Amino acid sequence: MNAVVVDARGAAAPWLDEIARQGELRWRVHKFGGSCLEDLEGFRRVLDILQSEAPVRCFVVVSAVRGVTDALLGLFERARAGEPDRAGVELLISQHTALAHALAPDEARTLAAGFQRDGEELAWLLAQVRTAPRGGYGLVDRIAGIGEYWSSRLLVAALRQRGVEAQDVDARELLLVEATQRGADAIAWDESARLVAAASARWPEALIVAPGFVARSRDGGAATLGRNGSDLSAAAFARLLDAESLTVWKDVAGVLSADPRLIRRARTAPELSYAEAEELAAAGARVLHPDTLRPLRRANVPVLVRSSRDARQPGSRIVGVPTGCGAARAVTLEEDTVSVSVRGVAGSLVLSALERAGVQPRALVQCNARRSLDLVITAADRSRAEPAFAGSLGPFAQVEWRAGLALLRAVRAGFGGDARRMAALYTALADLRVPILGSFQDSHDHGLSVLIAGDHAHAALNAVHARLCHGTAKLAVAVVGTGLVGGALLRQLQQHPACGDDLRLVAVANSRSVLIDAEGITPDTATARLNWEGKPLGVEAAVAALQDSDAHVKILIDATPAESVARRHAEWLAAGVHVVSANKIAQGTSLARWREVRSGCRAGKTQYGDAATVGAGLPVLKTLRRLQGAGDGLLALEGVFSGSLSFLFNAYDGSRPFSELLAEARERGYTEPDPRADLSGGDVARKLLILARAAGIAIEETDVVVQGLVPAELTALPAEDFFARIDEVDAQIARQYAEAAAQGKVLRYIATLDRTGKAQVGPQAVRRDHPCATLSGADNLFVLTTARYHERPLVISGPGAGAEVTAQALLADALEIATTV
Ligand SMILES: NC(=O)C1=CN([C@@H]2O[C@H](COP(=O)(O)OP(=O)(O)OC[C@H]3O[C@@H](n4cnc5c(N)ncnc54)[C@H](OP(=O)(O)O)[C@@H]3O)[C@@H](O)[C@H]2O)C=CC1
Ligand SMILES: N[C@@H](CC=O)C(=O)O
Repeated sequence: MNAVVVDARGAAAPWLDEIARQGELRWRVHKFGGSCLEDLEGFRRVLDILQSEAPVRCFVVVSAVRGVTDALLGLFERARAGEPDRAGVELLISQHTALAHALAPDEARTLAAGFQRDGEELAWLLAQVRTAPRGGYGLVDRIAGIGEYWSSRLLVAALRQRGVEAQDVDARELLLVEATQRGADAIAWDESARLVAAASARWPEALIVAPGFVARSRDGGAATLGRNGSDLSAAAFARLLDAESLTVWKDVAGVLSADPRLIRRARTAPELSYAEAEELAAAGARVLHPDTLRPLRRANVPVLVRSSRDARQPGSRIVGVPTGCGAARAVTLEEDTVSVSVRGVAGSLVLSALERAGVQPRALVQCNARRSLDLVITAADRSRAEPAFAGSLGPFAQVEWRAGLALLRAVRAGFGGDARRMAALYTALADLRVPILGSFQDSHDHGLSVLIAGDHAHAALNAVHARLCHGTAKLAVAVVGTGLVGGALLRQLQQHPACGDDLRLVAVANSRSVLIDAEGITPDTATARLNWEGKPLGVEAAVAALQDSDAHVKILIDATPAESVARRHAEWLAAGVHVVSANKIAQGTSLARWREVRSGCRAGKTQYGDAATVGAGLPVLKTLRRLQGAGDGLLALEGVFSGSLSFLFNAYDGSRPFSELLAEARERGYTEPDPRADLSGGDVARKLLILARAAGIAIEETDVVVQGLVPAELTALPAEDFFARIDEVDAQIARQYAEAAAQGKVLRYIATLDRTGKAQVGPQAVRRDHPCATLSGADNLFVLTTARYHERPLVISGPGAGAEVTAQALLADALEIATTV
């Protein structure tokens, strides 16, 4: 056997220097399976994909049109049985000729003539089968590979028809195989490399198309690469060309997290390692064959598995070191298995008995000290294993069989060494009361298998998949509002370690559009994607995305100033969606609306996170609620509740116009989107109402006496007209400031509340040593006098506005809800 060159870049791989000399631009290899080329529409999708790749250097490997290889093998078998099927040959010719006319009318006649010629040769080969040596099997490779040649010629002609420069090459002149080997080991890497390097030096920087599956044996005869052979051809070319990537196009969206026939919500695993993909393939999942992955893993060529039916989806990426979410990449289930426990003999004896019987254990645990071996095999293999044991284990072996079992496997590197992930698996089964009859860690630690009773298998698979692959996002979040606060929140989400695994952003919305992605939106791409992909669906679509998610906790975060959004909070709460809000309208306007929020929480058993609505997240509401909960009562509340007004009055000394400071406050993100909400006192009044109601003082909006800073005639003006007359505000503030200064005082915007519900907000002239006068920046001050904090009040102070602090309050509320639900 020829040595396989392991190092893709080392001295052992000299052809790579040749490839490197051929230009900076590296090849991208694409493989299109028969399912992509099933009909005219399939070909057109493939053409669209390849056209979008130009001008990148593309090497394309194609399978035969769906069903054609099977049809050719069928013709071969019938020929062996002495039933030559000329009609079957004609059918294949006419199928391909029809495609040629539809895809490449300019070259259709030439193509059709070629198919006809090949058809004649095929008929001739079939006629030789019965009399040929080795029962005709010497001819099967020539017969079975015809379909790949035909589809590669069709594709090249169709590309040219669309004006894309393309050229077909004969894979039999490039890939050399050892007749004695199978799979990746069959490829004679060194010789093939030399052939590819020499040929590729002559290729134009365009699109090259090669038939998959076919190769040449050392004796010069036609060879094929076996089942999944086209995938292996593509992997070989990707490695030999030192490709930038290999994209394997299929009719599925990537590597799925479970068998979609069993798990409706199976999702595409975004990333996985070569080893994990091999593990999945070995467990019988419909991914790439391990033979395909091995050469790529050695050369570290990333593999993308994508669907030609939906080329917008990124599919799965198979790489050396993957990242990404989920406690497991995928969960597999092998049903109809039996366990066998062998005691009293060396494990090696048991394993060699199985090997002789041709039985491959699906999982095993060996304990040398106790001379015991527990293993799992398929029920079908038992009939071979039992006699093998009887004949070779000797009289002291105790063998116990248990039938009717299923092997459930969680695939992810390091799974068996990660207590948190294992606990999630065991808890999912414990919640279902499914006993674990055995657990097996694979020797390379790419996953963990548990043995369970067969009748629990499907329910267990569902529960484990939900917990490990999909539902690991304990928390699904929708962010509504991507402005100052929402934007900061998305940045903080991006940096949070829970994002991805435990927390999935499933929707983002602003006033114009909504972006939904059940697989999870990467927060730092959210606004860009919202702009490009968002649809004008309204906030309801974001709520629906949450409701569709199978996360345990679903939270809508409102980072808008919108009445229309706040109006729906109670309804969403009642429907089981937790709400976290920076928007003060739902709790800070009418008492009826505040009550609706409370009943929404009761009806939906949900929580309302409102820390951001007062003090931009300072622990005011929380403290008040704790005091109330412990039987303390609020007697009086006083302070500065507005960050922007605090900043304005802390900075104002008459040297700069008030409006100039207002512009700075806006710039710093302290004001409301319309700063009149601050200047009017309305924002402070809302905070006072929220606090009063949290303290059990049920007052109405109209109970708050509000003195604003905006002259009455400016309140209803459009924003630009208001700003055009901002000097009127300047004049009023200058006057009030001068009056206060004449008394040796300063102006501060102060809120007060007493236990009878007397509430007012407005500017006050206070002494310079008053606690409200000694604040700086955008600090807030909350002075709480309670039954127990009576002699000396409880004081909470700190930054009371700004995007970062507000966003952190939103995030902290969401995470707290997730941990307390
Ligand atoms: N700034 C601060 O320090 C604090 C702010 N808050 C509160 O945070 C909230 C957001 O403020 P801020 O980020 O400054 O505001 P911005 O104006 O910067 O952003 C508001 C966002 O809400 C979106 N929006 C507006 N109306 C709707 C709607 N009907 N449906 C969906 N989305 C909508 C806007 O969409 P579009 O992009 O399309 O315009 C925008 O993305 C406000 O309620 C504010 O009171 C609370 C505490 C502190
Ligand atoms: N505009 C508000 C921001 C926080 O709620 C303020 O100035 O306090």
